[in-house]
Amino acid sequence: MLLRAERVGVAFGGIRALDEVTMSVAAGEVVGLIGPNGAGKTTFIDAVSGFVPATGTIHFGDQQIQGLPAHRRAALGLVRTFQHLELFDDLSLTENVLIGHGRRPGGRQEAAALLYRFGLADHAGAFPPDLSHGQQRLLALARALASRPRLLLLDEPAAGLDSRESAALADPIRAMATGERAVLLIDHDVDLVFSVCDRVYVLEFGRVIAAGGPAEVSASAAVRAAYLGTAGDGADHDGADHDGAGAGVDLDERQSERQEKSP
Ligand SMILES: Nc1ncnc2c1ncn2[C@@H]1O[C@H](COP(=O)(O)OP(=O)(O)OP(=O)(O)O)[C@@H](O)[C@H]1O
Repeated sequence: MLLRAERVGVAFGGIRALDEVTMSVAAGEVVGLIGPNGAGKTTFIDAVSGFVPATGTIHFGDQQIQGLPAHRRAALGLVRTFQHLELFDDLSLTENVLIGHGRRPGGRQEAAALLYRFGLADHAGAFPPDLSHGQQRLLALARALASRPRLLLLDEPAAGLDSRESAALADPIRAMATGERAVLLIDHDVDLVFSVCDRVYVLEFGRVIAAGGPAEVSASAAVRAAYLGTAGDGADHDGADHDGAGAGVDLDERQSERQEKSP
C-alpha cells in the first residue's frame, strides 16, 4: 500500500473531528472520500499531509510519517491541493506551474506539456484571473502534478463548478493515477467521485461508516441514511458543527445542492 492510515484521530478542543479512522490507498488507485459537511474529510487530508497533529499511525510507502513536518511529507511525494485555490494571480500560467515544478531541470518544457494536457496551452502566457473558474481548477491540478507527487490529495477540485465542468475533471483525475501514482479525492459531487474512483470511503461525524466499490457504497443503507440525515444509530455525536447541508438530501441531489452554493 502507498498510504496506510491506521486509527487516525484528530481533536479540536472538545470536537473529535476524526475518530479511529483507518484508510488505505494503493499505487494506481483513485480513492474517494465523501461525507456530509463537517464529517472530517479535510481534516483527514490535513492529518495525512502534516497540517494538523494526529494520533494513530500513518505509513507512506515503507515510511512512518506521523510527526514529520508538512514540507518533509511533501518532499516524499505527498502533495495536496486546497479547497480554496492558491494560485498566484500575478504570475503567468506557465510560471504558476513552474512553482510546482521546483528546481528540477526541464521545467518550461514540462510546464508546457502539463498545460497542454489540461487544455490550457493556448493560455500559457495569460494570468489566472483571465481564466474561467473551471480552467483555474485545472491549473491547480497541473501545478500539483508538476511537483511529481506519488500521492495527490485533492480537496474538492470541483468546488464551484457546474455539472458539465465537474464531469470534465473525471478524465484528468483518472489519468493522474498511473503507474506508481495514486489520488485521494474529496468532493461533494458524488457523481464525479463514483464515476472516477476505484474505491470510496464515507465519513460521518469523524468515523468511517462505509467503504468499498462505488456501486456497493452508493447502495449502502448507512450512506443513504447519512446523507438523508436519518441515521438513528445513537452514536455519541460530538457536538461538531454540522450545518445540516448533508441532511435532507439524497445522494443524487447533492449535485444540485452543490451548484446552488456555487458563486
Ligand atoms: N481548525 C479547526 N478548529 C476547530 N474545529 C475545526 C477545525 N477544522 C475543522 N474543525 C471541525 O472539525 C470537524 C471536521 O471538519 P472538516 O473541515 O474536516 O469537515 P469536512 O468533511 O471537510 O467538511 P466540508 O465538507 O464542509 O469541507 C468540523 O466539526 C469542523 O468544524
